Amino acid sequence: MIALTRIYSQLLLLQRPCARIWQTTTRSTICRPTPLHTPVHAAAASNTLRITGAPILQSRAFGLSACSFKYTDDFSHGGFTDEDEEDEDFIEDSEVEELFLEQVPKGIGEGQHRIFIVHPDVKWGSRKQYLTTAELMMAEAVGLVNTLDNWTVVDKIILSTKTPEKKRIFGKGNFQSLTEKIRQTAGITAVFVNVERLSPLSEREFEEAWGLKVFDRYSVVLHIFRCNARTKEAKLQISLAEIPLLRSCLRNEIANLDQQGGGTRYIGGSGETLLEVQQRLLKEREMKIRSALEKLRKKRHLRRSQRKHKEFPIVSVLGYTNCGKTTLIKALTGDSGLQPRNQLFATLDVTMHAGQLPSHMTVLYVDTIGFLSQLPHQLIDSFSATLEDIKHSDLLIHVRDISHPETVNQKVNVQNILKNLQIPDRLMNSMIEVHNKIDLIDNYQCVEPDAFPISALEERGLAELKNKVEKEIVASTGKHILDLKVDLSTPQLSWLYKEATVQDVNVIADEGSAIVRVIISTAAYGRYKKLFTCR
Ligand SMILES: Nc1nc2c(ncn2[C@@H]2O[C@H](COP(=O)(O)OP(=O)(O)OP(=O)(O)O)[C@@H](O)[C@H]2O)c(=O)[nH]1
Ligand SMILES: [Mg+2]
Repeated sequence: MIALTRIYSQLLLLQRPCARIWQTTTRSTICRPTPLHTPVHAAAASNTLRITGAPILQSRAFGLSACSFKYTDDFSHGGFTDEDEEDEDFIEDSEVEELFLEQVPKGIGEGQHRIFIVHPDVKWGSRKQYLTTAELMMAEAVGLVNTLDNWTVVDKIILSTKTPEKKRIFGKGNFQSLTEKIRQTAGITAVFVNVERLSPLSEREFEEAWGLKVFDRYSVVLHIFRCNARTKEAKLQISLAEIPLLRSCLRNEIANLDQQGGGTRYIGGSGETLLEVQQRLLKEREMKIRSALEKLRKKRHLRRSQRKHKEFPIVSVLGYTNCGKTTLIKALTGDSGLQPRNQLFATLDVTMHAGQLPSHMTVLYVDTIGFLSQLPHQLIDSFSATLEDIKHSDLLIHVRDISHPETVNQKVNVQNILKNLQIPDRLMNSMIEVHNKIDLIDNYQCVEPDAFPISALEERGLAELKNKVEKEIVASTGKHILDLKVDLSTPQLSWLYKEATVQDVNVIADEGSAIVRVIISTAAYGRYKKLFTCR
């Protein structure tokens, strides 16, 4: 009987009217709780019946999995994105696919590549990288190449240079010996020059000298993004970020044609040269992408305000690429749909995943795109819109891979990017710093007193982190955790279910009352007192 009562009462907790949140049994099957309208005192078979949220979420009796939530029936890739909700302001998939696939910068996506990496090491001057070493920059370049299926590094070299942004990156002697080395290395299909952006002139010069396709950091990172993009917004942003690449390809093609006497001639009475026609088409393409992105952006704003209305606190998880953001969210939520990968930029689409805090409050963890040092600024511009949501979070978690040799520089890098994103002070001040991957360091001693040492992979240190998240969320959302005594013969309890988050109900059958633990906003508590306690 007690067991039955417990199940019955647990069902009552499931009928929280707070949102279109349903629990999932599998990634694609949604189990919607049937609304019940049963007074809780009917469940009071024992003197004090303690019900908590946690057993509900884990309850085998109902065949429910740990705690995956989502807003819609389409659960495509772990959590949900803004695009998972139904579109009123609809942009057809086919429209986006057409823009995404119509024009891809040449040479980059074509099959396998065997890469020779050249890292120009700036020895002095304003462009010297004081925060890192050439070896680590090279290691990152190798990491970028290895991230791509079918791309391998054949050989690599670090070459000194004064000013990589000048017309000529390398001095004459260096360039000659580099050219010889490249020509002598068998089986290379492309050269990756590890600078932020090569000028079209340098690119053409190198390609002519080496007889190979040449990539810079911008084109390689873009290609990784292209491979990992899933949502419409990510695809459009990549298409937009590719426009400068297409422009420089165009300039190179026209320069080639001009050598044969073609590119700048007028086309049959149109009054436009081939270059002008191509530039106009590219401009039109850019306008189309921008307007599609604008539509999606407006929709995102709408979703954000709807989400605020639903009152689930948002915790954005950010950090350098590969630091363990996705792994941490998986550990905090038990969302098996998440797939951490040992790759740079494995996560490209912003997704949300519901998790429970110790008091059973539900929060939404936002998995974000990782940061990278010297991420080309056009790319940052394209993706800053995606990161806009971070500004509207209730709390930020900065994850650091504490085992990485560049961990301090990575932290500085993340802080700089956040500064550029103009994150509000309240979020910067409450940001929680997490030192991840402590399992890779023997006896890790955390010297930063406010940081939380954890291993997301081995699920160590998570309880302390969750407590801290809860404390900050309660503070930042102005909510209170209160134990309220309610009279079960009144609508008090159903009011609390509607206006607050009910965590525990301890029924005192003899009195016909219950002690109810709630998370409640100041405003709602004011209304509650007015309605029920001042009579
Ligand atoms: N040893 C160890 N490995 C970890 C830990 N956390 C994450 N990893 C590994 O680090 C790699 C990257 O993890 P992700 O969670 O995908 O990292 P991310 O920050 O989401 O990466 P991006 O989405 O690419 O920016 C994976 O191979 C994880 O298994 C940890 O605590 N310990
Ligand atoms: Mg990730």
